[in-house]
Amino acid sequence: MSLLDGPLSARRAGPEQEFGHDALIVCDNLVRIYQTGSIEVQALQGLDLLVHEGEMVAIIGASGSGKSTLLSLLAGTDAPTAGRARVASWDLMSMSRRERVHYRRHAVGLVRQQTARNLVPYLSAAQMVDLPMTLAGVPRRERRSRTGELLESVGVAHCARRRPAQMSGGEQMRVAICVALANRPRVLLADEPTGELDTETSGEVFGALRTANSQLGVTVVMVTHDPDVSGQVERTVAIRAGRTSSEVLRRSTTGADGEHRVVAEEYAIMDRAGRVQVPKDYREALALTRRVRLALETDQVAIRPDTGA
Ligand SMILES: Nc1ncnc2c1ncn2[C@@H]1O[C@H](COP(=O)(O)OP(=O)(O)OP(=O)(O)O)[C@@H](O)[C@H]1O
Repeated sequence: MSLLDGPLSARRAGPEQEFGHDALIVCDNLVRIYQTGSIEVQALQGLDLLVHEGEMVAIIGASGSGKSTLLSLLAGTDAPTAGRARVASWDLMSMSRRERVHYRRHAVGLVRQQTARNLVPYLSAAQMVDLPMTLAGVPRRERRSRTGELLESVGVAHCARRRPAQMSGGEQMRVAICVALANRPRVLLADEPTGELDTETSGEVFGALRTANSQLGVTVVMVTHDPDVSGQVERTVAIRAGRTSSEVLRRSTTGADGEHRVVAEEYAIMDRAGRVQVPKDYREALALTRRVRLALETDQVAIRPDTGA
């Protein structure tokens, strides 16, 4: 009898579909190697990630784990060394220079950590939001109404005529979000958007990202070190050494007492070759070392220590 005979046979997958065929963002075995002289740094080492349309995802990970590299690849400001990366119908591996310009102008919006890099010091907020639309050839009347709507939607309409030096850090970041959203991208990428801000201001910026996601329907992927921020999104993906290592999914439930609660569940990530990283504390608790026993049970796969028996 095969291992999959009996009740499990009904769960066999149907015809194989392309990995992430229904996702908006697909990173499949993504590799990015930086070469500086004779030194090679593998910033991404076969990273898999799927993000579906409408999601808001936080990417977390230690310094140097590859978070910014991933965001630059998705933003089209850098190209992968190997693997597959797709955003909507854009194949990030094979885009021509011209397609890349179009992709960066229309398909994705990018907000960088250093607020100053997002803004032009001598332009007002309204002029900055207008600029990407002017470059894209949007008619003047439409530009004006879109600019007003965007600034209003994230609570910075009062900054329309102010230049960056006349705005607070949180206002500058919210204007930067409007600039990134001007050409109606399907994806908004934000690298440490609250990194330089205090808790209250960071809440306002996070609120602006939420608005983009829930009211404008933009899929948001943000890198953050801020546990207050990552703790509020429905999905947090952890990257370790250039690979996705675990995910936390949060959902709201209503208890028997009628109270709303957020339930957070942590998942390990299995890559396409079937590799799963067993957390260190689990390995230590059962003295799991190099060789372990795997057992397929009706509804789970068990990993047991090698007792030598
Ligand atoms: N342009 C580059 N040239 C060479 N090495 C680079 C370059 N950019 C990043 N790296 C290296 O790639 C690895 C991943 O860097 P990355 O900036 O993506 O990490 P990160 O997780 O965003 O870190 P941090 O949280 O500190 O911003 C690091 O070892 C880094 O030193």
